[in-house]
Amino acid sequence: MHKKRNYRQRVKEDSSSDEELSSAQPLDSTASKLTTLSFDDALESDIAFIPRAPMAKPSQNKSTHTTNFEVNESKQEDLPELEGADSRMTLKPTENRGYAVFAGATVTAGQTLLKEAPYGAVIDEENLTKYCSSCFKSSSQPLSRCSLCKQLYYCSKQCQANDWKQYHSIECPAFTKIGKPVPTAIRCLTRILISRANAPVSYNRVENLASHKDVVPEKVKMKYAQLIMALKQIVPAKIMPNANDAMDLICRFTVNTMSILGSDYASIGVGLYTNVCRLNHSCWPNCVLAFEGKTATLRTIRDIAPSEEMCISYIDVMDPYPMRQERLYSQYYFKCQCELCIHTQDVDIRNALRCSRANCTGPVRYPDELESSDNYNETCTVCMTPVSLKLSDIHERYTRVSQILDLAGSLIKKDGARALLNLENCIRIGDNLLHPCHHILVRARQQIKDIAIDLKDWDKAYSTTKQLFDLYQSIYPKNSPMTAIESLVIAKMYSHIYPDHTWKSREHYVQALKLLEIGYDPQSSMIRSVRDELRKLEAEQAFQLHQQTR
Ligand SMILES: C[S@@+](CC[C@H](N)C(=O)[O-])C[C@H]1O[C@@H](n2cnc3c(N)ncnc32)[C@H](O)[C@@H]1O
Repeated sequence: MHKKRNYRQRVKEDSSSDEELSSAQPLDSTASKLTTLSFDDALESDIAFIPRAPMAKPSQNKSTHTTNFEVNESKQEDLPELEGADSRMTLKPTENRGYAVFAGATVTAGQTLLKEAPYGAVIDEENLTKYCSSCFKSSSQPLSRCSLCKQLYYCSKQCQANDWKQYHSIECPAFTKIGKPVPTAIRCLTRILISRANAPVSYNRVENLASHKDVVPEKVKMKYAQLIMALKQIVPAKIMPNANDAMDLICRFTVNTMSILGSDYASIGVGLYTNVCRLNHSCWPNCVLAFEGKTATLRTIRDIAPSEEMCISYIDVMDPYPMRQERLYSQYYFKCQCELCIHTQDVDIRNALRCSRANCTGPVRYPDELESSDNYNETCTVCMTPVSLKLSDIHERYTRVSQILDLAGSLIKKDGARALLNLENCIRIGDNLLHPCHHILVRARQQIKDIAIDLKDWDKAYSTTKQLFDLYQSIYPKNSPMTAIESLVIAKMYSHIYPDHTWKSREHYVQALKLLEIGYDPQSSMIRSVRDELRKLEAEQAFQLHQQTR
């Protein structure tokens, strides 16, 4: 009760001060075309431009060309710096990739180079009930909901009070008035604008970031203009920028915002981090981001030589070359020329046929669209065994496999068991034709694992996780958190299925910890919880030994 009364009082104070505010600036030419759109249309415009790590569906636009991104010479005098970064990191302008971060000295694998709190961050819509909107941590207890807007959830009174003070007292009245979920991008932009209002000087860190405003297609700018309309309904007029500045912000937001990842490496929210976002992309990166709540931690996953560029991956590199290029261009406006893209343009395990020889894991080039004859003859890239197939048969089987995967995707929430049957069928048909690392088969296995866990079919979940672990070793760079997480899942499942096999469980946990310690900071809750588990297993082992020797 007490909390409720306090909130109401504060909201009242907040909205009464709003009435004295000046109105926002007029919209620019693109935005003004959209003034006739309803707020609902604008709310619908929570477009998929926010970087999502895994499982993102690429759009159909096939154009990929390079936009050389030179650093504006006139801005050289105010060269940005990396705040709070390890002294071995240097930010330098490049000819065609804007600024880039380079190693100033040798950096070995498994080092923390930077920890950064976001300029603005929010939990995404699907995860609002599962993660605290203030500390971004999950809790074993149900979270409490803001009793006014009924949209944000918190793990404690302290978190709720902190969030209220920093952000929510400003956004809550608008959320309450709207009375329906406010999309992720709009909530995040609102928080960025609140941070700007609280510390206007620090906003130059955002204004310095890449925006690509000059190459953003008009169609996309129209969507951004819709977002501006929606934002104006939420952000108090006194802190709402004019339409041009809002457009600049949205362009920067699109190019620089990161997915915030939970402990299973799935996206739980989004945030703008003005230092870590300076790292350019590589599909075969030498650095990764891990998150502790909403604090981003940059880690090296392999040794980096002096002057070598430090890169993270913006996308899930499970996707084959054309999909990655399309995604990177449509969101970030560049053509990736990393070592993976250069080496796998022709034969990519993520989009290859399988070798017909038993036990050979060599990929066979997938026929391209120019193939004219129905007889497709290729050789395995590893054992050179000739492969002869009918093109029509390849296309027919491929289409079937992708259709079944789509069907299973639509069934997952409604009927897990039926989705599982379809996915297993997809694997049966696909396994004879496609390379095991083919992205369709990997996606199908990921979904089988998730459904099996939901259905508590531990044997299936365990065997599928082991398969995924093996496949990830070829798909992702060495020491990638994706592989490390899978190793931890194997350890957890093993000790669940075989509670008495303490020795073997311990071995699994040791292997997982070894991998996790590269991508995660030693102080992170992830590492601490695995160490705790190991301690418990060691105590159990000691007890068992003691029992045996008595
Ligand atoms: C998050 S920002 C990275 C930092 C940026 N280079 C800067 O100057 O602030 C993303 C932008 O950097 C550029 N970029 C990132 N990775 C790149 C790459 N591998 N090749 C070319 N440009 C890249 C693209 O212009 C992209 O839109």
